[in-house]
Amino acid sequence: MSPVKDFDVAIVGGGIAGLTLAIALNSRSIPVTLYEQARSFGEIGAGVSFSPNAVQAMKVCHQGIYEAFETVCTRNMWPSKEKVWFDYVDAYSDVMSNGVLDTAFTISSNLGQNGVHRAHFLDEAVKLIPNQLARFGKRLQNISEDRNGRLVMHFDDGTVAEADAIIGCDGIKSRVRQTIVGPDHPSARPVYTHKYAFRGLIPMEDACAAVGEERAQNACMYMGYDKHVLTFPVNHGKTLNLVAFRTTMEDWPDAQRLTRPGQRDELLHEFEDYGPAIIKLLKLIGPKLDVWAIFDLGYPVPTLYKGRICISGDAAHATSPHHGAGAGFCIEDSAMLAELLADEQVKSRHELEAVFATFDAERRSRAQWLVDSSRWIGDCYELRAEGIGNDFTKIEAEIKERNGIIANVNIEEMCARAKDELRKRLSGGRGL
Ligand SMILES: Cc1cc2nc3c(=O)[nH]c(=O)nc-3n(C[C@H](O)[C@H](O)[C@H](O)COP(=O)(O)OP(=O)(O)OC[C@H]3O[C@@H](n4cnc5c(N)ncnc54)[C@H](O)[C@@H]3O)c2cc1C
Repeated sequence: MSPVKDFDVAIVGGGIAGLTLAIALNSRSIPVTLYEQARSFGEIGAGVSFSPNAVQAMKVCHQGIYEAFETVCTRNMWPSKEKVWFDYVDAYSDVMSNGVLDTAFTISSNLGQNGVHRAHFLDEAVKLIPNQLARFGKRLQNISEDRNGRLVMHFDDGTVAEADAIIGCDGIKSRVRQTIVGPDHPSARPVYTHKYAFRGLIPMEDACAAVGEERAQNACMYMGYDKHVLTFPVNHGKTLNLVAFRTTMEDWPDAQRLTRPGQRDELLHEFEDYGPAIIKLLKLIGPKLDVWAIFDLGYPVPTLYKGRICISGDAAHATSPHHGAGAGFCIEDSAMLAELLADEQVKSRHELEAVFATFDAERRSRAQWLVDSSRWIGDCYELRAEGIGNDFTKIEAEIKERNGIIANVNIEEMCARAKDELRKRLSGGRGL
């Protein structure tokens, strides 16, 4: 355990990025307070899956996060599909074997598919930090610095709080990012990817009746022109998580609101050319649902920090969800920030800028690659990527190569390398 530090850290935002970072810092005896605008920690009732890099990062943050994940994690339900990430299916194919749509190709990973119900994962993770560490109902408006060099957070309830460092984990519309890059910089605002998604949870029994047990109980991606549907089991196999994506040329009506109310009939109309089994599945979603605009940080942030203010998670690199890796990268960020801040050479506020400069140097290009690659791979799933089209062999190759970049990493080594870089900076070998 590192000695108590002569500085304190404020985290703004209590989603996956903020919460995992708070747990990781607290467990390393780094004084930390988390400020969240909502009245409590909360996640939506949808699924999220984690790739092997994310699971490694959980362990670096805190073994308890990994255990929380294991407690709520649902894998493919068939032992023969243990290592399968997704079976990819041609949504228009009527080639069936034993009443199940044939697989076009399969993508595997050493951990297969790991789906968790977001709210359940969060409920488990929250148990790892003391209540008094979080302050709720605190919506950050802006940041100033007082005469003693303390950073002052101004919240919209009129209150203020101080810290030596502020880490913005405040999501895609991050206020902290705006503070760093300036409100008029193009990266201050997220960009519409011209895709939107319908999300639903379906009782597994009904899903099996629609598409058969093999498809419902194991992760599956149904590829179509300008659209795709993905499903994987969550809630220990009792529920099927479904996300149906659509590409559009139209703009999203209101960039302030990333969801709009939708109807199942709209979904059924947009996917009416899909095969009958998939249509049956879509009909199982409730009549009213939310439509999610897929925004990302398509205009890259030029830096992840300014002085002792830094951004992490979606605030730094919000991505479209097509690699299923955005949350995993949030946890990678938390692991690295925690390891850097815990370094024994980081003792006082004077070393904090070097920590954030190192984080920026080590994380920004990997994170930005994910944003770009996710857009590309989403188009591959929708048979519309340039030079790839509907050639399944090429699509498979693209997914394998890119998933490898995401998953075939050693997070402990990544953090160790970053610490070496930090020490070089601190010893004057690298400028800020
Ligand atoms: C449809 C979809 C599917 C996805 N599927 C996957 C997947 O399978 N696997 C995966 O790894 N990733 C997935 N992702 C990405 C993943 O959901 C995100 O990367 C991750 O949840 C971001 O976490 P975060 O903590 O950075 O941000 P958020 O979850 O957005 O949390 C930000 C927090 O900050 C708070 N906040 C915001 N502003 C302020 C303020 N001014 N003051 C105080 N608090 C504030 C918010 O209330 C919120 O609690 C998916 C995303 C989408 C849209």
